[in-house]
Formats: sequence, C-alpha cells, structure tokens
Amino acid sequence: MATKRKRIYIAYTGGTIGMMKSAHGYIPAPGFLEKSLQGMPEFFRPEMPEFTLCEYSPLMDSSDMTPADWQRIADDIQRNYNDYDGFVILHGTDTMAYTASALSFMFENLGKPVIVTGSQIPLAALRSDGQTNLLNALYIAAHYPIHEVTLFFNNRLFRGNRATKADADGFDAFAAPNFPPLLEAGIDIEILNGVIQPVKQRPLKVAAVTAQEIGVVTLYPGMSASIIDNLVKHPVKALILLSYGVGNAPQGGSLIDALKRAIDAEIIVLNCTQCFKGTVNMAGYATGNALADIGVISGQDMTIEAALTKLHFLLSQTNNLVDIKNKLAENLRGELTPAD
Ligand SMILES: NC(=O)C[C@H](N)C(=O)O
Repeated sequence: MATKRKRIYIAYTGGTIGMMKSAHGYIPAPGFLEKSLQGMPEFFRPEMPEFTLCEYSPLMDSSDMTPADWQRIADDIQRNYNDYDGFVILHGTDTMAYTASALSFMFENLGKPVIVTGSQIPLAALRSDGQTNLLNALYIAAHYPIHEVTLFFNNRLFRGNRATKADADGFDAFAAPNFPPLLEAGIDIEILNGVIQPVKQRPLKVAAVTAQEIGVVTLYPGMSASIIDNLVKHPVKALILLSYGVGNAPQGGSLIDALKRAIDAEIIVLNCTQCFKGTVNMAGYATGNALADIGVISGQDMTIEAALTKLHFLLSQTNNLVDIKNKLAENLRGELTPAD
C-alpha cells in the first residue's frame, strides 16, 4: 500500500525568494512566487510532500519585521497546527535568525518540524538558491522531521536559535558558530546533531511576545561611560553588552560604575561576547570578574539573536527580575551550552 503523502504548510512572509526585479531594486510582488512555483515540476514530484502556500499580505522585506510579525507567524502556525505534518516559513534572510530564535522560545510542546528558509537570489531568477532551499526544506520537513524551529540554508539545517547571518552576499549565508548543524543535505541526507521523531499530536502552546525596550552595545577601546548612561534611560529594561573575548570589559575608568548604576536601577545587563564564536566565562579574567561582581549576567554562548529574542520572550512573560535572570542562565530551548 502506498504511504500517504505528507502535508506541509508554507507560511510565505516575504523576502528575496519571492521578489521581482523593479527599477528600484528587488520588491516583494504578490502572487509571483506561487506562479513561479507552478512552472517548476520538481516541486510536484511524487516523492515531494503536498503543500499549501499561504501568502502573507503585505509581503515583507524582513528588515521591516518586528515582534508583532513573530507573533503573527506563531499564531498562524498554531491555527494550522493540527492539519499539517510540518511547517516551512519563507522569510527574508536579513532577520531570519531573529525570527527563528524568537519562534523557538514562543513555541512550547512543539511536536512537528518548523523550518525557516529563504534565498539570496529570487526563486524566479537565473542561478537562484531559492529552489534548492525550498525544495530541500519541504522534503526534510516531510521525511526527516526534527521537532524544533530550524533554519535551512545552503544544504545545512541549523537549530534556529543557534543560527546567525554570516555572509551578506554569499549563498552560504548562515552559520551556527557554537552548535553543529542538525543535518546536512549532500548526495545523501545525513543526520548530524538532530533527532528525528514521529509527529507528536499534542497541543502546541504559543507564548505572547510584545516589543520590549532593549539596548545593545558593542564595547570598544576608549568607550565613554556616558554612552551606557544614555542607553539605559527609561523605559529601557535590559542591555546586551557585547564584550571582549570571554566576557571582558575595562576595569579601570567609569564604565563599570555606569553598568552598576544601570543594574541598581533594575536594568538587566546581559554579557555576550562580540566574538563570532565561543562562550562568555567571566571567571576567566579579572576584567570579566569585575562585571560578574556587580551583577552582570552571563549570556554564555548565545548568539545575539538568541539573547535578544530570549529577553523579549522573558520580559513579555513576567516582571519578576529574579525569575528572568534565572531563566536567562537556563538552557530553555537548546539556545546555550550549559557550563559543566
Ligand atoms: N535575501 C533576503 O531575503 C534579503 C531581504 N532584504 C530580506 O531580508 O527580506
């Protein structure tokens, strides 16, 4: 007996993948992606899942997205959750890693695959990477279900909250510097760090996320304390400090005093490294210890995208500072590697 074809829901939010050339550069064009797909027979081969394409209106360049758009996508998936075996989100690459991270925190009890993908060249254009990315994302969602929010790009499937845009104009646009890919699509599809599971029919919970006031600052030699003072003015609730190396900041000068003033004013200061790869360990150097001493929290090996969306998620759930600080240190959705 032939097995039933899987059904995948595609939430098409926008991005280059469905764009059309205009006199002012690429623009999202309603109906254009669906029409382009109709002309590509490989998407309709019997090995492929059946799919429904839901085109959002308006289609967005992902640079225009806000937490309200994360919510819209999450709610859309929740509404369609019981009717499909998996979900593919077509999304612009610019903020793709933010959306993938945000969704990973917003979904609880996820028992089906959710894969975010897009492309660097529109699907309809010559040499597009969109066809491979979408075709593989659909195929993997149907035949290699990993129950997480993941990001597929250039033949690799990453955990969504570990991914970051690493190349502005190459096809290998994403990397997960602190976590190996879950799967690689070569001649064979190879499962690396992902866990394939049969679909779990259990209710999906979606947390509500609203936009929060969060500052992000990259440390640099000679940075004045007034920059910190200005960044943490009301109504800012949290500051992500992109520190040096394993989480260091200058000990001398008034920077530490400014951070302490912020922490005393109940602003959460989260320490992430400005390095592409590696983890914060404030016990490593006196310059890191000074931060830990005043109550700066370690962002461990989280990407900036994961740190920022985790803060959005936690600040949207509760006002309890102790709770938020504890959860920041906890590994909620595989976004950080706990220290042994
Ligand atoms: N490649 C892309 O999709 C970039 C586009 N600006 C976007 O993020 O929507």
